[in-house]
Amino acid sequence: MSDASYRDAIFTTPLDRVASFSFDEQVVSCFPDMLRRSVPGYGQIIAMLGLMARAHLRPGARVYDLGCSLGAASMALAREMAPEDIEIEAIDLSAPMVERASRELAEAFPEHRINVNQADIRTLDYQPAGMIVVNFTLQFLPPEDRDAVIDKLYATLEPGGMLILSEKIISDDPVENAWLIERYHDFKRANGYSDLEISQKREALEDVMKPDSLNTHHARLARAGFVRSHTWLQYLNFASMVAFKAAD
Ligand SMILES: Nc1ncnc2c1ncn2[C@@H]1O[C@H](C[S@+](CC[C@H]([NH3+])C(=O)[O-])CC(=O)[O-])[C@@H](O)[C@H]1O
Ligand SMILES: O=C(O)C(=O)Cc1ccccc1
Repeated sequence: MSDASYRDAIFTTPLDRVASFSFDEQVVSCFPDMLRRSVPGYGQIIAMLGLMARAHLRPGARVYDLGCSLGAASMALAREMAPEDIEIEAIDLSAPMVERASRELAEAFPEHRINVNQADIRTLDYQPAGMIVVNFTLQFLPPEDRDAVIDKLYATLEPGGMLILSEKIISDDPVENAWLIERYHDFKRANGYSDLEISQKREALEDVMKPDSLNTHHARLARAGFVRSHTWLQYLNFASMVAFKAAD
């Protein structure tokens, strides 16, 4: 597959039947543009990851990038950390994502220890890590699988370890929720998506992405054992949280 990157035009024409969204070749070919135009705060979140690693990571520690897609989070981490100070394990379930991420990461950071593997984050055999990044991935798991994954991530982190969890969110308050979604659609329109694209994408995501509220996320993190968690960024109905394991 080529490394060319295209404008996201997946839902521009009317479809008789909108298929469930999936991370296939067509999505891979326009993915950076799709994220830039449809995830408020995406660039800001990616830009902070390296700084968070610098602030909290023990030199040489392992970092997981779970649901790495094209490796944007791993790139940001490698950019800020010397090769001897970090070992990155980037994981994704989608074969075309993994194929392209491993090629691009190896090309951009030949000195760094970065492994890209195709795996399911629900069944992965995790090795101890100092930091775990789950950037807009937990939202694609069936809700009933999410507690067990967060429990596994907690067990994987070393004492003092840090989890960064970014997600599309809903609000428990229906009026706030409706307002956030309306302004999110304005955000997409301002970024060049038509009403048809917005509604067909919404339909395609309905069965495969069921966002939780921030309250649900923080309760899940506390239940798993994280000693503290907070929301460090929210932009409309997208948010990023950080959670810490006690230092012992
Ligand atoms: N069970 C699973 N196991 C592994 N990967 C999975 C699973 N389910 C879905 N994925 C993968 O999770 C990724 C979600 S995108 C992450 C963006 C990236 N983090 C970024 O910072 O650029 C977010 C979005 O598209 O909104 C896709 O690549 C899926 O293949
Ligand atoms: O576009 C949307 O409606 C989103 O919620 C963001 C998104 C971005 C990339 C893949 C799936 C969802």
